[in-house]
Amino acid sequence: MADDVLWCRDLYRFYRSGDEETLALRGVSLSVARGEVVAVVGPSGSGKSTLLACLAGLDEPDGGAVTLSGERISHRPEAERARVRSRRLGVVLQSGNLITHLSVSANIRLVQKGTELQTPDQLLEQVGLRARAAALPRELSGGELARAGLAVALSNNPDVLLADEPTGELDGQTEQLVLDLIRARAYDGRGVLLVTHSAAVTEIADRVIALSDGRVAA
Ligand SMILES: Nc1ncnc2c1ncn2[C@@H]1O[C@H](COP(=O)(O)OP(=O)(O)OP(=O)(O)O)[C@@H](O)[C@H]1O
Repeated sequence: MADDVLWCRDLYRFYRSGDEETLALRGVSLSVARGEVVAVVGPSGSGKSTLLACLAGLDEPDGGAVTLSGERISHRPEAERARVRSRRLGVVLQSGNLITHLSVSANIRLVQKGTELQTPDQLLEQVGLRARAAALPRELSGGELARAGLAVALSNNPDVLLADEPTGELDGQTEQLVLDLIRARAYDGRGVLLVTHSAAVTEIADRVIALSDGRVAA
């Protein structure tokens, strides 16, 4: 559809270790429209992280296709995937998306690569972290780190925001703050896809997609 900023069709992903083969994705198709928040849920091992990595172009599906704002990201050389990512996509990973030896504002400048749309201070203001611009990631609390990760993911003004458990271990109040920020970014016209186990996260979603054993459950 014209308004879809994220689209995937028939995604397959196999993992082989020794004689063992795992079919982590078995024909997953989905789309996210501009302004929409979609939550992906499912039991441990159902394929959520694999799906997110394939959508982000961080992993290559064995079958199927992924497009971001109409631009294909799957089955292209890594340099081209990186170019599509840097223009179209913001990603918040559970492992953190900040470089540890750089300050929060230096992390933002690194993603922007000189094509600054908003200054680091403006971005940090929006997540309530302007006073912590010079801090290193290890000097931030869990809630501050989650907000800094979001500011970094948004610093290239992406069409699509992907996040793996964006509120991780946060307390209820901080979780709500981060979710309000994410919801507001969708109202700004982005498409958002969140992978989560949290009921609070699914509450802000327009649509919930359940994965089961590598498939979208009916
Ligand atoms: N690098 C890998 N090598 C082999 N198998 C893998 C690899 N990564 C994931 N798998 C397997 O693929 C399946 C899907 O894993 P995935 O991490 O995508 O699930 P998940 O839904 O994100 O789980 P969780 O909620 O526990 O994070 C699982 O059976 C997992 O063991």
